[in-house]
Amino acid sequence: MFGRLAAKQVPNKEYAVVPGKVNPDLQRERKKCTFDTLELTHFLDGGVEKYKDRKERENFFLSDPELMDDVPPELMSHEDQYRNGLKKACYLFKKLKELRENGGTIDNYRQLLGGSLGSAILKDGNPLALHYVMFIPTLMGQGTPDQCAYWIEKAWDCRVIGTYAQTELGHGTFIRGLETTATYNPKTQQFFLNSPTLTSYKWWPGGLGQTANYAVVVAQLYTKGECHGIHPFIVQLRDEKTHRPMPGVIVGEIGPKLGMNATNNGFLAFKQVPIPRNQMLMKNAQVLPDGTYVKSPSNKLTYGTMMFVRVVIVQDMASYLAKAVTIAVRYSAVRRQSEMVPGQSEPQIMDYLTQMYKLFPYIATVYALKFSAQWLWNMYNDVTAKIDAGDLELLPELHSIACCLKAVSTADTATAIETCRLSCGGHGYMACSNLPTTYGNVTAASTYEGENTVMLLQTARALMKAYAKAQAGEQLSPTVEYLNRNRKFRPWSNTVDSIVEGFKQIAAGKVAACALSLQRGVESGLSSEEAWNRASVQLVDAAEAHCRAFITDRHLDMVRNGMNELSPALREVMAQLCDLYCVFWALKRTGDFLQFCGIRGEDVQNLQDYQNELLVQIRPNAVGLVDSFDLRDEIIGSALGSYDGQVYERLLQSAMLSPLNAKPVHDSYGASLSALLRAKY
Ligand SMILES: CC(C)(COP(=O)(O)OP(=O)(O)OC[C@H]1O[C@@H](n2cnc3c(N)ncnc32)[C@H](O)[C@@H]1OP(=O)(O)O)[C@@H](O)C(=O)NCCC(=O)NCCSC(=O)CCCC(=O)O
Ligand SMILES: Cc1cc2nc3c(=O)[nH]c(=O)nc-3n(C[C@H](O)[C@H](O)[C@H](O)COP(=O)(O)OP(=O)(O)OC[C@H]3O[C@@H](n4cnc5c(N)ncnc54)[C@H](O)[C@@H]3O)c2cc1C
Repeated sequence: MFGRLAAKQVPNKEYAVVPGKVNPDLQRERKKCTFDTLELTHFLDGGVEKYKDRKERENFFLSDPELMDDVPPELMSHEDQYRNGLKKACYLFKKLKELRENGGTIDNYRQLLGGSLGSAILKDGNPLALHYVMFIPTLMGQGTPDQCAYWIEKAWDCRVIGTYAQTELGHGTFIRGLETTATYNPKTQQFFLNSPTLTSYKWWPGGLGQTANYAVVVAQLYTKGECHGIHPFIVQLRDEKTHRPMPGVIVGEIGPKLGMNATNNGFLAFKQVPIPRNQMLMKNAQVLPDGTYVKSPSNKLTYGTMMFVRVVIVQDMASYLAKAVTIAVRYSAVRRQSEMVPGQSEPQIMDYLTQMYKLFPYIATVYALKFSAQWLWNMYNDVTAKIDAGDLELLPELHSIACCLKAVSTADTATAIETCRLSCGGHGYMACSNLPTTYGNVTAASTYEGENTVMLLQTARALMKAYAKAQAGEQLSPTVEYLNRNRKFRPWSNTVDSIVEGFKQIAAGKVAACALSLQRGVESGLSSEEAWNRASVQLVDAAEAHCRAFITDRHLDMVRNGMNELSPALREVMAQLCDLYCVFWALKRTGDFLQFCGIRGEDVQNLQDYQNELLVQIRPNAVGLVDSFDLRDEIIGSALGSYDGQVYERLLQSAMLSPLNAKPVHDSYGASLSALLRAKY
């Protein structure tokens, strides 16, 4: 991946990367592993068949030189990043079409867009991502059968390229406050799209800048002089032949960002742009030819695509984290620094307990997130099937758990990747470590698809309702069953079961405390909204605690009940990781455990000892564990994390790619430095 150019330029030949040569420390680590890494890889893939499929798919894409970069994107201008990203994205989707003709599914597309395969090919974003992540899913989820028949085929074949244009300059979170209007005229049977203010400019949609020629635009629907709230419309933005913006369409790109610089995020405004009536997506609500409005069974169904993407994000976070932690663990096995015992040779940095503490809980987090994501994906599929059959009962439950898992998974992963970067010392700061780009991709997810605090407040809202139900002795849905007021909490014992139980007690305690704060607020004369705002720091905290209880419960349940077919050696390691995840978070929340679970100072000390013990137990398997993620070097994309551990050789090689090294004396010497050196002051 570091290009042909480089090999020529490494100053000393003996420091060049040697194919097939593996760092001896990594070799030793691999020998120490106590379990079969291939068995774990198969488990992660969901069986041998799926493993083979993945390998084949990776080979299909990653062995194609057209899809690999000669020059890393970070050395390109903003414009070239887009040019390069689009070229590869177009080529990639041609290949995807081939795959689809051989029976591929939407899953193939998703796998190409998340943290692994897709990020190997399009490291800093994909200008066609929104087409697949949101445009097509919105057509599928919100279109009538006729609309689906007409649009989906075109979209699959990339005869139209779309995006999802919802957020505006003035509003991203509060979508009821969007200002773009779609006004129906029964005489012409058209909607007219208009942007009445600067703050109504659409802002952010991926691929909107110069790529998409269509968009799902979310706008306030007006018919017969009345506003019916936000609805989705298919709007043509650019001419299908010339790609010039359509009359009345103002469109462009928003400029460089912290990351995702090839995604071509754009702005968009309309000056009374007409679209035919049948381009309002009408699966849920409709406007009849005479302008009569027919209501949706629930106005929240318009939010369906966001729900879908939130569910997918949790899976993507596990993939990004697997990549970051692989880089940091392999590097920590190769890197030697300081003297642990004076006079003795420098240890691998992974032998420092503090380093183990930085990394191993995040190996465990990959599993914790993966198991929760799997559960959420299954629930999403069950609930959407029920909704299609007219049963909306489980929608609030799905919304509530998707919101908090989206928030907690993105926030935890961003922290984890930054910790991985720091754990690599100075070299982690290099772009060629791939940790900065990976962080840039992941931290964006804390904001997009529902800002994290806002998402946690949505969960808190559901928790408050569940608490009221619990108090009234009503039946509770499974994820909040622990709020049941007749439930007997088990007393503390120094076990992982007790920790998982403890998280439920903490969540229940925090939920009850929030309810009390809200009640007190109202009793003191505040309106319910003011009381809500006054309690919102606590409410966010309660939602996070609820989510942690869910994640630990899922993780333990998988280790206890979902791994029966695994060998005892592997099961033991999986149990250690689950215990570590639970203990790590218990210690981060010691105050909560003291407050809500009746533990004592000596119990905290026991937890601390147990955490240390687990870190030491996991140490010999650390490299084996990250090897089991089975991420190809093209996916890792890092000088620090490749399978062979030729870290220093790759750092030097990648430095040689800098255009500043092309000539012995850079042009800027003549342009400015020489004058400074000769000046007499
Ligand atoms: C924050 C809310 C949820 C607030 O909505 P609201 O209509 O003002 O609601 P409210 O009066 O507070 O009442 C909430 C009520 O609406 C329900 N609800 C909210 N969302 C959903 C849902 N998805 N499914 C099912 N139910 C939903 C809630 O449960 C509440 O129900 P309740 O009143 O308690 O019975 C909403 O506005 C929202 O979702 N904002 C976030 C916007 C967002 O996610 N934008 C994404 C843009 S696309 C993007 O970022 C793409 C990036 C992708 C990439 O680059 O890869
Ligand atoms: C990389 C990237 C890609 C994106 N892609 C798309 C896309 O393709 N299509 C699209 O339509 N949009 C897209 N977005 C927009 C994204 O969905 C919004 O940025 C997001 O929903 C947050 O909205 P906002 O920016 O208005 O933040 P704001 O809502 O203004 O948030 C700012 C602060 O206000 C706080 N806040 C807001 N409301 C509340 C509240 N009710 N209670 C408490 N605190 C509150 C937040 O917690 C936050 O701290 C993208 C954004 C990014 C960063």
